[in-house]
Amino acid sequence: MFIQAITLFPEMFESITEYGVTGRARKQDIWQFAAINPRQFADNKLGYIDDRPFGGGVGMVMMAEPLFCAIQAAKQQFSGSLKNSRVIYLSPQGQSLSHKKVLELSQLDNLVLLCGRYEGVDERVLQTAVDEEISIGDFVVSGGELPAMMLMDAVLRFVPNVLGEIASAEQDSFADGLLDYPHYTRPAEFQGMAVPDILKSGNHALIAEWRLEQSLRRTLTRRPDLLVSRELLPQETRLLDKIRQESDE
Ligand SMILES: Nc1nonc1C(=O)NCc1ccc(Cl)cc1
Repeated sequence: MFIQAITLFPEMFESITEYGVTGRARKQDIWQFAAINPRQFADNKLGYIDDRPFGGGVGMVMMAEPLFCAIQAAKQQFSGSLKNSRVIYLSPQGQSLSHKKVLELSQLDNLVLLCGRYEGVDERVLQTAVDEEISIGDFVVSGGELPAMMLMDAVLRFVPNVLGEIASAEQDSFADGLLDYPHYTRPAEFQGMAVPDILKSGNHALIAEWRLEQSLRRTLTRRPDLLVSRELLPQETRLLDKIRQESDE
């Protein structure tokens, strides 16, 4: 997968291209990255890429031309099939990012992420050169770069070989629509708190059931909304009934 970010702060992306599993996978050429700075497409000597908003108001708006040219430049770099590509703008006005959308994006050959700054970007760029707008949550941060990196990280976990065979994104909590179970490691006792005995039993079937029960228990108490639209397996229904009976007692 080839990911390009259109951004005024290319160096910010080093946190995902140089570190962790995503950094290692990029260095192994499992995925590729390029940053494009719209400032290089400013047609004035001073490199202006923002201007005052029509209609007045506080702050500045990113101008259409430099962004449009940057997106065109990104498209010229596409590898693989041009059809299998998407230009995404990160903003609170976008469709909320979901596990389903992450999976869909992980199938693409090319991804262009437009990262805004200031008060916004000229609407005509969004209308002509952006395929979809995505939000990572109902809050506002200072620019699109951190949201872009969060989207990249979530998507890259589903690109084959990024995680290697040990871990797998399919086992992530949201992969099966439930919250994660609690994790423990040595020492067996910490500040007087022991590790649940079942986890030291070596009985993998019982451990798997305990973990599923913990995931269901957490999901029921912290995010019951996730259970509304989720199809339950017979074992899950049985465990949920057991959990609900306990809380009724
Ligand atoms: N929430 C979010 N989900 O995706 N992006 C966000 C977000 O807050 N972006 C900040 C932002 C976006 C565009 C511009 Cl021009 C300026 C600042």
